[in-house]
This record gives sequence, C-alpha cells and structure tokens, in this order.
Amino acid sequence: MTPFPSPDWHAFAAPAKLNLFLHIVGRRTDGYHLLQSVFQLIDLADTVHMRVRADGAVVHHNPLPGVAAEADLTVRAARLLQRETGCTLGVDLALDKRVPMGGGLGGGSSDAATVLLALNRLWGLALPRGRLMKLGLALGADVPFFIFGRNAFVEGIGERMTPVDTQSGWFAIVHPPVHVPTPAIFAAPQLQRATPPIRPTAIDYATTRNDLEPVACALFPQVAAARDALARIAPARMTGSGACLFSFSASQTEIDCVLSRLPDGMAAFKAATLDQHPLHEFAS
Ligand SMILES: C[C@@](CO)(OP(=O)(O)O)[C@H](O)COP(=O)(O)OP(=O)(O)OC[C@H]1O[C@@H](n2ccc(N)nc2=O)[C@H](O)[C@@H]1O
Ligand SMILES: Nc1ncnc2c1ncn2[C@@H]1O[C@H](COP(=O)(O)OP(=O)(O)O)[C@@H](O)[C@H]1O
Repeated sequence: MTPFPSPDWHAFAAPAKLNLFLHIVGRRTDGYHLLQSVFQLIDLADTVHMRVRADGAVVHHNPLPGVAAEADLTVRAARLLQRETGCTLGVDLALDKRVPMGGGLGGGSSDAATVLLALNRLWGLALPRGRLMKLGLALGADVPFFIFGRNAFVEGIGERMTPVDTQSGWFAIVHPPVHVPTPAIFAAPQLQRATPPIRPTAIDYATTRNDLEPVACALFPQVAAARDALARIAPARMTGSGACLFSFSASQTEIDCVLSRLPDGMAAFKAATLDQHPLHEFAS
C-alpha cells in the first residue's frame, strides 16, 4: 500500500540479501577486510516511494526511528547522485520498512541501490550500471551488489562481482533480538582472517561457512541461542555480520515445517530466492 496515493508517486522494491557463505580471505592496508561471499537476493523487500521535485530538494517524509533523515541511506544516495551529475531535480522519499535493520540482510544498502537505480530513470540520467555501482560503493560495501542485480560471487570488500546460478528455494530466517555492530565483529582478535581463497563457484554448504559467525556467537549470546535453536531442527548459518540466521530448502513444505518447530516466541519468517533484482532493467 502506498502511503501517498497520487499519480506522481512511484513505488519501487528494495529486496534483501542473504550471504550463503562469507569467507574472510585477507585485509587491505586501510584495515578493511577482503571477503569472498555468495550474495543471494530474496523476496523480502522494503518499498521506496519516490516523487520527482522540480526545486532540487531531497525530502524524506517518514524517517526511521533512530535514523535522522539526513543520515538515511536513501537521502544520501539521492544527494550523491545530484553531486555527481549536476542534476537540478530533487525527490520526495518515503519508506515502507519491512527488512529488519541491522540483521545482516542489507536493507539499508538495498534502499540506497533502489534510489540510485530509480532516479537514474526518473531523472533521465541514463548512467551505465558500472558507474552506479562505483557511486554505490561510497555509500556501503553491499550497495554495488544490489545495483549489479543478480545473485553473485562477491569479492574485494564488495565491489567485484561474478554472476552465479543459485538453487531456487526457500529460507527460514530467524531474527534474534539483538543489534550486532559490524565494526565490533571485524575488530575481534579471534576473527579468522586467512581463509584460503576459492574460485567463483556455485554454493556448496558443506565446504563453506560464515567466518563472522563464531565471533558474533561468542560476543552475543542471543545469536548463539538462536543459531542453536535453528540448528537443532535444520542446518543453520548466519548472514553478513549478523544477527539473522537462516536455513535453506528447495521445498517450501520443509521450510514451513522448520518454522513450525522453532521455540515459541522466536521471531522468524519465510523468504523465497529471487533470480534477479526487480529494477535490474533500470540500468544497462
Ligand atoms: C560483512 C557484510 C556482508 O554483507 O555485512 P552486513 O553489513 O550485511 O551485515 C558487509 O560487507 C559489511 O559492509 P558494510 O555494511 O559496509 O560495513 P560497515 O557497517 O560500513 O562497516 C563497519 C566497519 O566494519 C569494518 N569492515 C567492514 C567491512 C569490511 N569488508 N571490512 C571491515 O573491516 C570496518 O572497520 C568498518 O568501518
Ligand atoms: N534506509 C535505511 N534502512 C536501514 N538502515 C539504515 C537506512 N539508512 C541508514 N541506515 C543505518 O544503517 C544501519 C545498518 O542497516 P541495515 O542495512 O539494515 O543492516 P545490515 O548492514 O546489518 O544489513 C542501520 O542500523 C541504520 O543505522
């Protein structure tokens, strides 16, 4: 449902992602960690509502609790695009937030990517996809993936992409009641930082893992408890730097069964794989 039912407003999806595995394979001289990961788009999505303004203003109509309008990645993405292109148009923004924040599901990055892709069209900029991806990296390491718009083997800090075919299916996603700060996970002395690099490949759950998971579980008992609860029922893995955990199956019935067996009161939901970002055609 659009909060602003008017023909001038347009609604765009911003899907979440899961990291099917995440290996830390090294560190850059600036301290940022080099990763290898398969990023999977899922059908859980925010909706970003936008209306073009002629006066150049960027106005956020419903800021998120705890995130000032100017700090919101949607506003930052629109302003970055104005600076880079000299575009004199502006935009009204409103968000239907469905992707849990700080869950390792990339919701904020996806909102930013959707703004870049949609304004590329609404402002008539026609920037190539590669240029939008470079711009996006300045907003967050996950943004280039969403602009790339296909499931991918991702390297570097998130800027190198190889498309991969992933298996279609369903996820049970458990959301422990804790905010995991990404910097604390990357700064932990016990983090495994030298996993041998692998070649871009289809996901093999048996030979891959999330290197950030043992650290998040050690520092945040709620993550460990949720992982253990899910792992008692089905294979469980953390996404990103946490806090969410997931389990995959090609069978929706099996995932419904997993969800029904979780302990009462544990926040969890179902999501399906996506093959492609809904706005993939907005850049070429
Ligand atoms: C690990 C991932 C996988 O998708 O996790 P999620 O954010 O989805 O959980 C991302 O790459 C997260 O990247 P990004 O979202 O940019 O991380 P930020 O919160 O900006 O990073 C906070 C801090 O973590 C450290 N950091 C982050 C990413 C990285 N590749 N190496 C790092 O060392 C840096 O110290 C950075 O200042
Ligand atoms: N539009 C947005 N949606 C979500 N978070 C945002 C947004 N803009 C800025 N943020 C900030 O980014 C942080 C990380 O958000 P999110 O992308 O949801 O998590 P993660 O990086 O764990 O996947 C939030 O805690 C919030 O402070």
